[in-house]
Amino acid sequence: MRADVPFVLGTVPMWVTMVQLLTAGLVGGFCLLQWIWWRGERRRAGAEWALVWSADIALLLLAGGLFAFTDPGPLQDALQFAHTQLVGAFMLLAIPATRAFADGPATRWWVALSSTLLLAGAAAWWWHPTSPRAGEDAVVTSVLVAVALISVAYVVACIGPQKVSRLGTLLVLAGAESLAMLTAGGVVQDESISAMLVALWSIPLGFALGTLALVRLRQAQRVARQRHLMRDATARLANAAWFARDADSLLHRAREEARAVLADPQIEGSLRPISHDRFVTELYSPREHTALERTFLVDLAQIVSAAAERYGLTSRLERTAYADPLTRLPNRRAVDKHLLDVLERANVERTRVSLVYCDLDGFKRFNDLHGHEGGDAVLVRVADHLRGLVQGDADRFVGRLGGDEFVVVISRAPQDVDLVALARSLRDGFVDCSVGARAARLSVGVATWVPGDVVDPDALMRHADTAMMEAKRSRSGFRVYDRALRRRVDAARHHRAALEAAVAEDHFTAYFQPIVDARTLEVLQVEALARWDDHGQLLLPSDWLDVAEETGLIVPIGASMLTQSRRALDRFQIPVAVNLSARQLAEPDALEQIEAAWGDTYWEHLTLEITESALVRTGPAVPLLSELRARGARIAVDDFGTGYSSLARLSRLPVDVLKIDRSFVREIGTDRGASVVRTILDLAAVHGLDVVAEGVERSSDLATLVDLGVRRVQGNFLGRAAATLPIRGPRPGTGAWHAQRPLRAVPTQARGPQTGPLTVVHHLA
Ligand SMILES: Nc1nc2c(ncn2[C@@H]2O[C@H](COP(=O)(O)OP(=O)(O)OP(=O)(O)O)[C@@H](O)[C@H]2O)c(=O)[nH]1
Repeated sequence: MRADVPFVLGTVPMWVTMVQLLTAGLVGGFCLLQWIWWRGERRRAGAEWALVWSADIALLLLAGGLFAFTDPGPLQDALQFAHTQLVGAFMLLAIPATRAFADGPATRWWVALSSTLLLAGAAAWWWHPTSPRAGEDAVVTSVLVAVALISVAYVVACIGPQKVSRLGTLLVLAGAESLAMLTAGGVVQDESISAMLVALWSIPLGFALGTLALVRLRQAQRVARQRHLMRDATARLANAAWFARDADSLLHRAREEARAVLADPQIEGSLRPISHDRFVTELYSPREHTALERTFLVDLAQIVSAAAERYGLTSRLERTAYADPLTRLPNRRAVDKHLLDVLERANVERTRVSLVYCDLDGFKRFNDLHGHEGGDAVLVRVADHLRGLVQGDADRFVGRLGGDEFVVVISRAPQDVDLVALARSLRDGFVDCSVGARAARLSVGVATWVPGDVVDPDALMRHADTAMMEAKRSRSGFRVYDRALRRRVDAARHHRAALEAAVAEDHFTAYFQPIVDARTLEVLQVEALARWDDHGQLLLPSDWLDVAEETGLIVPIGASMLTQSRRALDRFQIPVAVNLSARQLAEPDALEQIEAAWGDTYWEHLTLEITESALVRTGPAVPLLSELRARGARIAVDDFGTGYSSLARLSRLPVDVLKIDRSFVREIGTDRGASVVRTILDLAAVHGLDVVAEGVERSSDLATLVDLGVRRVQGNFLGRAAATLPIRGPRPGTGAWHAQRPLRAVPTQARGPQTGPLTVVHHLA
């Protein structure tokens, strides 16, 4: 009976059944774990077939174990049948599993043949349903043997020509052992031994497959850990790429990361430019690496290449952002940055830093004369000149601030005498006569930061600029910002602030100086003179006029004088003369401002005095003066004779009065002084202008002026400027005052040579 039915389950000791069930549980549980662990992921074919194979073994052992607990009958038959089929399936599965492990020949025909045989065996069992042991007959046995032979043949064909790994060897040996036990179970005559062998034959292969799965699990864990490390290293390098400044240091970092993660100290790296701003990076090692590791190295290399390209682009952008396109010198931003760096370093090293500020004189005019291109050419020559001066000296840095302004920053600056020599050589070294007749010159200012000063690049720049401005103003060509200049600048700043406050608080008062008839000494007119009431001290225009002109504060001061003069007209009932500055004339809405200050009536009692130099400078103001004149105001040329107005131009200017400057009146006793006054009188006669002599201080001067034919005079001898005037006539506010207005025009002979005394026709006179 045993010889006919070699693979049937038989009666075995309880411990064998326990071993069967325990192993079934172990292998089955392990399969379940693997399945749960893999869920949703694709695994290698070998691992998947190994799982199916293990599941088959677990079921096989389970069927065998349960068999021991059943009595003969349909259930036992079913278990027997299942066991037989699972044995068949085990044989069959050996074919695709071996192929998956060993990559052998195609399995299609092998599987078809084995499957057909197994189906035939199952059919044989089916056709003998009445016999409970029908499946155990020789047909089934033959089928199983045949399928086993086919599987063994495939395995031999598959792994025969190959070098088998240690795990593969373990599997082959375990498979051979299992097959040997199964074969022995069919051959051994002793029924109990045979049953034990049939019960336990699949255990060696089950354990081998379990070992294989465990090894795979460890491998997968190692790979997962390595992936994790690689991901971290890649992220670290990507972050570092944002902070690194150059590609070489980043490449070094990438190499260190790769060496640490792959535990390969032989890894090296290279970074090569392949075109403009394009790079290729390689990380390589003589050691063989897995595909995953190679991908990791490529990822690191790509980060380095991308960063190198970005650095190249950024540095190009920075070069553009920090360079002046015309002269290719560092621009203002670069100078600011450099100056701050240098000052901070000097603060630590306790060294001096000097800033040399250079500005072309009259460059605007140069541009106007020679065009922008001519101007550009000069700027480039200045840049070359300065560049030549600092070449090879690491402590000197030259830059262009903009327009015609250049600076040289000198770290570890020398002593003041050397700085003066440097400033002088900068000034004298650049005399550009290449375009036009007038040479372009540089004005140079030098300021120095010394240890202990506050680190303030703006202040240093301001001081150097101030020194340069002073050099320009004084026409000395160069100037060092020293204590004296600092004191002057501070004083000027305070003065300016006080002037601003005085204007805001309306501390300017009009004082009136009479202009009288030289013969009768009758007051014909008064001139409003501005006085600054500086906390009880009266300041004359000579104390503040320059600052007021420079700051533009002369505009509100002038407007205030007009307003006060208008009030004085009402109060004193006498024509007034008011000074008008060039700045006022240059205001875009000058006419509106004058109207707002004066009002729109009594223009005929207003004389506007403009200095000769202002008149020359403000040629475009001629239409404005004509407009004012059309309203009835008279225009007087103040300080006449001191400017350079061409006498021929006088006839074309809208002028009514010439005021002879006090310098000529002072010299009236001399032949030269008398002849100048005579010339002015002749000129005025030719052009039909009135004449007023200013600055009459002595009676002899008055007598001479009268002799020369001057009809109107003004000066301290004839009346000092005062806030009020002893004027004849009613006081404002009395009933008669309004009734008697307005004054009639003065003078009565507005044009033509002065043949008779000019008279003020005053209603009350
Ligand atoms: N050709 C040229 N001119 C420029 C450039 N940048 C600015 N400018 C002109 O340079 C002139 C600078 O004038 P300023 O320095 O203010 O005046 P300036 O005539 O030199 O007067 P001072 O400095 O008081 O002597 C302006 O007219 C600008 O229009 C440039 O790149 N090329």
